[in-house]
Amino acid sequence: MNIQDQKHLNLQSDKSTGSLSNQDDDVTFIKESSVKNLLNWTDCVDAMESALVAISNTSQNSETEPFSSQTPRTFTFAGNKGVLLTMPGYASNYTLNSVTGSDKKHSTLSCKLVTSFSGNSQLNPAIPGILGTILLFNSDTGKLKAIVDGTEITAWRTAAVSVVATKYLYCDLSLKNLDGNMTGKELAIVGCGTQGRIHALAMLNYFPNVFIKVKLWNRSLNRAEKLKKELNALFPEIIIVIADSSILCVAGAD
Ligand SMILES: NC(=O)C1=CN([C@@H]2O[C@H](COP(=O)(O)OP(=O)(O)OC[C@H]3O[C@@H](n4cnc5c(N)ncnc54)[C@H](O)[C@@H]3O)[C@@H](O)[C@H]2O)C=CC1
Ligand SMILES: O=C(O)C1=NCCCC1
Repeated sequence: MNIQDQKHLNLQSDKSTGSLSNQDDDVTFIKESSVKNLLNWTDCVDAMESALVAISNTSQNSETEPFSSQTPRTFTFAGNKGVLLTMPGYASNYTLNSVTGSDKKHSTLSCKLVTSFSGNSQLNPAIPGILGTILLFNSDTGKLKAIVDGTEITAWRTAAVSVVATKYLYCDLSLKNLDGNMTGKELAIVGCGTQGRIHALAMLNYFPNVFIKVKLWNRSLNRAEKLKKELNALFPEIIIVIADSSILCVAGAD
């Protein structure tokens, strides 16, 4: 949203949160840089775990138990350039243990709008091919509460779901039991685009002291080199190597 749009909506800047709020009808806009500041892996993985519990609950007792309603996403094709996806969803009675503890129950009514335009990588400067915007509604009244930049959230939430899957299907341990049981592991990242990068960051941040080595492979070398440099700076204690092929990348990895 540019400055003109913000003025048009009568949005006012809140310097403490970086968010913009419309005092008349209380719609908050959270821009990408603020989203980046707010995200952390513990809360994000916790939220995904709660969402998966709500989705998996078959009792359908929406009054007291975790409950979800999710209609299939729609696809609107923008010629042959790209696609607009709509992703509505509702989840209720879920907890966010790391944020508000296990007693407080939350409900969320939301619709994510995602565009996927593969040509964006050729722009100068390039922008992500997948861009997201999230509309959050008051789940008691249906009134729009917030518009949140969803590009970073989309990237994080996808990797966070992989972390939840890894935690239960691979580790088969609660996080508390990880220490001492899981060390010396090798992580393989095949493809170093947006998702490859964020999966590496998610795994290394969420499972500290577990990995001693990360093997990267990407079709073009420069993207693997860029991620190697970033990971070296963030995790100097971990050995980061670039594999010569996707097969060599996954060989021997955990
Ligand atoms: N970016 C996001 O937030 C999300 C992405 N996804 C999905 O994840 C997948 C990857 O998306 P992004 O990481 O955003 O894309 P990206 O464009 O950032 O990365 C694509 C990766 O695929 C590799 N690649 C493309 N064609 C290849 C080929 N023929 N052979 C070998 N490697 C090839 C590229 O080298 C690059 O590493 C897509 O299917 C996307 O729909 C799903 C959810 C969220
Ligand atoms: O958010 C999602 O889920 C997405 N799925 C595939 C395309 C990118 C976003």
